Amino acid sequence: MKTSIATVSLSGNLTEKLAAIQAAGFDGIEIFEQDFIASDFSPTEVGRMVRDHGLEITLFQPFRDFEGLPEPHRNRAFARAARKFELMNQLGTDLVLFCSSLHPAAMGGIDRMAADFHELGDLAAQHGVRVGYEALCWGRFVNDHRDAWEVVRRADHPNIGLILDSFHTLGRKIDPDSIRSIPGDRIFFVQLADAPAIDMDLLYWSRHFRNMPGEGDLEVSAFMRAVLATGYDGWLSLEIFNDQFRAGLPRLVALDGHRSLIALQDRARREEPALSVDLPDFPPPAPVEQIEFIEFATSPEDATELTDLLSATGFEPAGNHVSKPVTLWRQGNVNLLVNTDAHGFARTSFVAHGTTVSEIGLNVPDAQASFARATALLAQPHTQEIGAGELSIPAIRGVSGSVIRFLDSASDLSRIWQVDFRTESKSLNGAGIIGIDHIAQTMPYDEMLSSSLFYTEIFEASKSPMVDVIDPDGLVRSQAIRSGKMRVTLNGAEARRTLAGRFIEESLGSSVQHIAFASADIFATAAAIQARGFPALRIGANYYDDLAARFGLDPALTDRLRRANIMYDEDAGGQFFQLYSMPRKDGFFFEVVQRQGNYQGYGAPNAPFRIAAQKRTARPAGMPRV
Ligand SMILES: O=C(O)c1ccc(O)c(O)c1
Ligand SMILES: [Mg+2]
Repeated sequence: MKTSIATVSLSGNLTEKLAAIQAAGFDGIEIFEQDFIASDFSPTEVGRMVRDHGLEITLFQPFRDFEGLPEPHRNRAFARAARKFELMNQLGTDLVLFCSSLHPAAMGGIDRMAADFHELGDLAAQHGVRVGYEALCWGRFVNDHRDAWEVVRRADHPNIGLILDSFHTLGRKIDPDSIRSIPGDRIFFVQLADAPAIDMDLLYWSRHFRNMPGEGDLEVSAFMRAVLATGYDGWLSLEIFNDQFRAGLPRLVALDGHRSLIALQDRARREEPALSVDLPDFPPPAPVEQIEFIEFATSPEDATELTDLLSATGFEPAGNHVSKPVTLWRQGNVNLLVNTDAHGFARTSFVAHGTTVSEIGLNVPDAQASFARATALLAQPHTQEIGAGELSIPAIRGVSGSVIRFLDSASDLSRIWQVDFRTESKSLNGAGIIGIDHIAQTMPYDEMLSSSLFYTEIFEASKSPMVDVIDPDGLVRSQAIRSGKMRVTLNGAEARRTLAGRFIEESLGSSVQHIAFASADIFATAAAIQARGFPALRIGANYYDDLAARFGLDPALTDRLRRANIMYDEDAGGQFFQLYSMPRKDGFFFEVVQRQGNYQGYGAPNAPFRIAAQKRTARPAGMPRV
């Protein structure tokens, strides 16, 4: 179906917005009146600019406080409407949104409002335009799409129809299935928005916290399915009032928006196959079966610091790439690659960020299918030259410019370690690390929604509620995403002096700040890596006193934890153990964890104490903070 986005959803001036909307692949835009008035272009010029960008003006909005007024307000409202219809003719759009009234003098009454709209329909017809009526969920008399529909039904005029907006329906907890009985051809336009579940005043929530479908907690796909079930086949348009988006990069926000609309239609057709959706077919979301490898980009000079840490964590060199200066380090099921190539993507990543995670290889059920889905959802394909006989591994640009590669066990890609690498067959001792528990990506706070949308739409994934992590120098928000066996935490820093904020500055942008490895016996792993010189983070005595008090731990266990600098947490399902390395200069570090029972979290209650301890290591004792 054709997609559109309201100009209010993006930052910048009209010219910048149009460029971003076109680049993201939309077909049309809603012109918000304020954006038009604020611009210095005439209506005809705006119309031409929009069409020069290959876009249509899908809607002009909003017209406020029209229906149910006594005189003289009523006459004024009709005169105002006539002026706006003329403006629409100049802009070159035939649809306007009238939102339900908040006028203090309005009188309500369904038949009175319907009569006003009937008369307005004649005026609209004279101007060759149509009017769509939308229930604002805080409207005075009409705040429910069922009432707005009743007004439209009784207005009984071909130029008067209904406009639905998922926020107003779902925000008020109105059953979206009530839409199914509305005739699709009486729905003139559909606006889509999601929002996080926060209990607050509806108007304030709507004007500041809306986000893209899939980014929030509303059941936008149930709304979408109900709309499709009416036979509606018109525009799908994003109308997102969001403080962050208004300040964000318009191209990124627009791209996320288009991705969310494609994903929403795809979700709707998968949830209800009887619905017809005008969207090319592409594969369904799949779970990640395993993180097959993590690749670091570094330089020959800087590689030693990294490989010393790998070696201290129990990893051993186990092979080399057949044509590139890439070493494979192995332990248990974990494959880490150290790439010192002076050319190509690894070099670019190193130059941009310093030693950094540049690629992540994911095992999925069908690599080509995951690649096809990702690109259908507007992920950018990544290509790099390969040597003769090497595997061509499908890859996309992931969040913050890193690369995600797709592997599977059903195709030749399963032979990556035999084809692209010369591996040594010696047996590795290791230190008891068996897998990757999670990857933590650090980013500015306003990139978090974008990242979580990326993972949750491309993969079959679920997200945990956002948690606050208290750094001594500010708040960091953390959102965990899980797809099959892959766990990723997205950490969004607002304050620059937080450990996460400093990492973003040091590594010039978002990237992986830590990797948590899984051990089946963390005490044994701790002893083994201590012997290899693992730079364990020292955790203070106060922490262990509190821990013993909080969980009523056996003193012998508390003592073992304290001696090994292991942190501990519990939830309803089980126990969690965490051992941290000291942070590298730029703030990068390793973690070793053990999950027992069905523990689902990531040790968030420990984060403030871990961060404080990490910050202490970065400053010699007694030195004042600069
Ligand atoms: O917040 C508002 O006033 C407003 C205006 C127009 C809309 O379409 C809408 O959903 C909300
Ligand atoms: Mg709306």
